[in-house]
Amino acid sequence: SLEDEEIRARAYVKLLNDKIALRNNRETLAAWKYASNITEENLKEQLDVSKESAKETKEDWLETIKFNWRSFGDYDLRRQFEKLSILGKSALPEEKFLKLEKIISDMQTIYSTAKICDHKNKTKCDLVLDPEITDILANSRDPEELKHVWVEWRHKNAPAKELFRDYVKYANEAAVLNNFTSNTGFWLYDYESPTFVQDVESIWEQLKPIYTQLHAYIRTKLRQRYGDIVSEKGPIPAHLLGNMWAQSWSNIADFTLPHPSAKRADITSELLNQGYDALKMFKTAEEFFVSLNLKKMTPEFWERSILVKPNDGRELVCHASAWDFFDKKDFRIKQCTSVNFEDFTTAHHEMGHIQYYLQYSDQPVVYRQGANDGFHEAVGDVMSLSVSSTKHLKRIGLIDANTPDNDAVDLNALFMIGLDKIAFLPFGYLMDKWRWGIFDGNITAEDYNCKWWEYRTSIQGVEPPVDRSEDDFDAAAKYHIVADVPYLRYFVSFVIQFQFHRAACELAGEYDPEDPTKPLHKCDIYHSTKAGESIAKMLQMGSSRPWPDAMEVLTGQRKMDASGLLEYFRPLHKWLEAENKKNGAYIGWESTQKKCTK
Ligand SMILES: C=C(C[SeH])C(=O)N1CCC[C@H]1C(=O)O
Ligand SMILES: [Zn+2]
Repeated sequence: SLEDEEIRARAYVKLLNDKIALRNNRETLAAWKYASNITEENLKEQLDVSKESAKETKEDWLETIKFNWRSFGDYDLRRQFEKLSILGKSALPEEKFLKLEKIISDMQTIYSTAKICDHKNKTKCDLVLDPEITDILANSRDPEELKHVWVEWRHKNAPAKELFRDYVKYANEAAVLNNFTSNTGFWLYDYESPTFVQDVESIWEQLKPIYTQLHAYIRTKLRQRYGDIVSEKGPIPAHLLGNMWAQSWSNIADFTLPHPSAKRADITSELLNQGYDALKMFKTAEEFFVSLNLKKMTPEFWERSILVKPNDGRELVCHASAWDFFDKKDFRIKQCTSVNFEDFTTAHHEMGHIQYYLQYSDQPVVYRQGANDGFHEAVGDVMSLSVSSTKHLKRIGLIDANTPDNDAVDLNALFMIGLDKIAFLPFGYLMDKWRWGIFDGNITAEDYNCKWWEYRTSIQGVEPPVDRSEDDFDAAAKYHIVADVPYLRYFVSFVIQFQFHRAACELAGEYDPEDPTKPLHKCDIYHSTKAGESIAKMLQMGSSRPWPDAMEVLTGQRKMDASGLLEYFRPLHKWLEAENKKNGAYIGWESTQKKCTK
């Protein structure tokens, strides 16, 4: 009978989850070994383990789909079976599966080992992205040097184009074998909403006004600094924004602050002066989580994480990442940490992933995921929003407690966060809009690069420093494109993290919508175990319920919306509108003069 089958199914899924935990552990150990030491041998070992794992996963899947799980009465059992009936890449026949895995590893290796020559010292050709090239983009104010580094980095990553074409082909084939129309459907599946793309688009429409105001103001300041290489009404040249992908503009805060005379101490120099090293940055981050009565890191975390770039000459993937080894003890971060505020923030971001792993570690493996992928990216950033507040930086001594707290200082601080959070939004949106277009067949390989620049220009308002062509493949200059990592999760995170922050701040008594002395952007939830308790409850759910249920636990809301972000930046939005009006700044941008030839 169906009852008997459900009883059998419950025992089956318990065993299967434990089996999957062991398989995931083996796979993750092999993946870690390769990502932290790129050698032919480690690649071969990783591919062998993935092949074996895919074979077993497919065998288990054939058993799983025999159950009549759609008619089970028990919601939780049905949900587990539904998730377990999605096979993923393992649906591919073995040799195609291996080809796809190798293509993704090879693209990532090109990116992680790419080296360029220095602009000034042409014989110095060992510059890698992390830290040398990143530091030049952040600190150089020489447009010729910035252009050189921007162009050379893309030149070295263009060879990924041929691999990417095959990646698209195999990823789509795998998606179709999972009954999706293309990889787009597979990537959007866990958001559990047929209107998710429209919801994202309408949120972007609500956020466009504040972005165009910031964009107009920054273009004015860049024209003052660099002159006519920055047009008055056109897109902003992408190499001048302090970041290789123009996705975060906080590195050009020093000459764009609203109130330069009220400039605060540079946090990076404070970190260095106070003898911070990578370990101290991560210990400080841990202390923030523990202050909320959230979990501390495990002994294995401190023993096995890689928190500084190894100097033994090995090649490794330096892009920051957090790893769950599915044994409830072994959790790791791999980050080539520099002692600066950006990496201090990233340390919190990555530790947010570990916190989520810890909080849902008692869930069956099938639920050890974020409520949706945006939740996983938001946890650490919620902490960073408090840590970045002037109040908190004074509490931990990174800002001198005696420095005056006035409106100018306060607006500068809000502006700094805006250069990170507001600037990011169109980039977070267009990264997958471009890839969806490719997976769905609307963008063909002949148009990859010019379509990329069409979106970068029309949505983000940036343009390349030099003309481009279809011989270039500029999307591959970004880690997530070559590593098969979806990106919508970050757009979602940058929206919902403000909903989470607002709720946590209310619980902490740090924000009151009726009390103008407690604006959202001044909130610091440090030591609020009340906020921590609600955050923990949301995180413990993993993906055991649809994400609106999880969001409701912390915020009382069931919808993703822009109100938290707009509330947080309201004072900055007002100031930008007034400043742009005063400057007679052109709001928005006309089409680019730069060409992209087929
Ligand atoms: C820090 C990580 C690892 Se999940 C990251 O990739 N992030 C965090 C912010 C956006 C995105 C990026 O760097 O592009
Ligand atoms: Zn992340």
